[in-house]
Amino acid sequence: MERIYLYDTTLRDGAQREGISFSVEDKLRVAHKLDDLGVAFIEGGWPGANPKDDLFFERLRGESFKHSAVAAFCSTRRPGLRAEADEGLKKVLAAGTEWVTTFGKCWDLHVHAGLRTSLEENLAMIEETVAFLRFSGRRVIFDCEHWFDGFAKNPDYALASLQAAARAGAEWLVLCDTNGGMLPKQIRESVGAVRAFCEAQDLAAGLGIHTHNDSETAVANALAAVELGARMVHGTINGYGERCGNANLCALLPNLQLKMGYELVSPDQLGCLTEVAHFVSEVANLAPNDHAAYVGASAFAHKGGIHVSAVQRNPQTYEHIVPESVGNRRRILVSDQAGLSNILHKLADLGFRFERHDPAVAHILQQIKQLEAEGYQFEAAEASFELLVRECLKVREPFFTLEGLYTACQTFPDQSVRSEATVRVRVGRALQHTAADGNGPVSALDAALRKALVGFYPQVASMHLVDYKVRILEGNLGTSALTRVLVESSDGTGRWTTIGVSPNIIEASCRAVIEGLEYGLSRGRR
Ligand SMILES: CC(=O)SCCNC(=O)CCNC(=O)[C@H](O)C(C)(C)COP(=O)(O)OP(=O)(O)OC[C@H]1O[C@@H](n2cnc3c(N)ncnc32)[C@H](O)[C@@H]1OP(=O)(O)O
Ligand SMILES: CC(=O)C(=O)O
Repeated sequence: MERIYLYDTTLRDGAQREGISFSVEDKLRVAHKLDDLGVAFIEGGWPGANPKDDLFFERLRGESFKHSAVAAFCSTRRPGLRAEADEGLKKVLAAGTEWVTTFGKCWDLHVHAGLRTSLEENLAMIEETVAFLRFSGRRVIFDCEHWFDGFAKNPDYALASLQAAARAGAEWLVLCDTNGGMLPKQIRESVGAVRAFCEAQDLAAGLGIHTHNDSETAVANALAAVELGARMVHGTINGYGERCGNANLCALLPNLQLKMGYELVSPDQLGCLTEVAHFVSEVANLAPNDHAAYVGASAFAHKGGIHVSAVQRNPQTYEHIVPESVGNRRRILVSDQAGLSNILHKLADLGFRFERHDPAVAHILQQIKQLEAEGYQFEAAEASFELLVRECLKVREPFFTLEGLYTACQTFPDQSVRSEATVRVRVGRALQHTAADGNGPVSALDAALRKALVGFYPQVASMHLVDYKVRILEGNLGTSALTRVLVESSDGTGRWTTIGVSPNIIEASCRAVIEGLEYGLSRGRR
């Protein structure tokens, strides 16, 4: 089977996504991760466009890569200039990469409206830029910007621009759906026509595809192009990119490798894909998309009882691939959509072995369904689920009991607000009465509880709240609405989430905080 070259543009087109700003250090870390993943090309940035990209290419000189070539990106020369005199091209050469990707206009609309030059001059810009880069010892990838729109509106001109790049020595002609408006049928027709043209004209360059996701078809379009002969595929990790993003490499790669049979990276490298996706979202400071295909936390999460029952008998019933082949894992969720199979699975995870028809299992399931009807959501609060299981099985440890709680908020003349909480907590026979303040009633309550408990359980000192989420259920009821609070806690070695539900936000928070502490103590004991 012919080789497909994976071309990652996370560091260039991905950086054009609203909300992303990579530092030079970030770019280097991502580049090495992509190299480990085994992509053939990494588009590192546009030398001359900004100081960070200049520095990135400077720093690159001291770095070595095992699998990837790093390409510098640039436009064709400016109209009316010689390529040798173009400052942008000088900077690209100074970056010192073996490969340069240059983009040129293939849609006559852009030549008139964007560049404001003649059609002939644009063809000269393309040909002279590629020739200059080749003369300067670079290998050239030509991005045919707006290829598909251009080909639809003025096919002769689009083909002439592509031919100009090929004639001057571009090794790859990458057809770009720059506006992301195409559907797979249009991609197929256009790529088929280009391929026939290249064969008829004896153009040696390989064909590539670069798609944007404005119609949610970027991945499908890239795959359609591969079916028709594209051998270089552009994309970004997590689909980051200008506007709605680029083709998502985290879907493209496994689709090409596991479904279409191309070997782009080794099975071990493919097994790192989920880690790479999370690493890049962490570096980009964006929350990972839990529902992303292949690499999302929910990609192999089974919630419906029917699904769980079948997956346990044969995973193929509800999984299109083996999750571990992309470094992901199966998860079983517990909710009011669960059946006995979900509960049995979770019980086994917690170390409890039960027969399917044991009344204890049905009792836990019935409790879950009842509490979810009252506003609880256990799939998001696995620690509270575990405490509920222990309660139902009568093995929940009574670390402490809250016998009283008082909170107050006070506003000061300088508009600042302080809160105070007083708690009465029983540990065995001892009764602790403590108070603490905080910047809100929940932090004051949390501080007062810890203060009461730390003498009995020193490990409480290492526990802290890391996240606090509130959701109002049935908001149409106004102040009588139910409040659901999720609290994430940590002890420095792990994190867990607990839940509280009540019409009173303090009570809901209190339940979640108490369960957070209780779970932390039981975790420490185990
Ligand atoms: C489809 C894509 O994603 S292409 C990549 C887009 N990415 C970016 O634009 C990010 C980096 N860009 C930048 O830092 C800046 O835009 C720069 C440094 C490239 C240019 O900055 P400026 O010189 O200030 O120009 P500005 O951004 O206002 O306008 C773009 C210029 O590029 C020209 N241009 C656009 N495409 C091309 C091309 N293929 N070949 C030559 N020139 C081009 C435009 O005609 C315009 O020049 P003009 O104002 O002289 O007519
Ligand atoms: C080159 C490029 O990023 C595009 O045409 O979308």
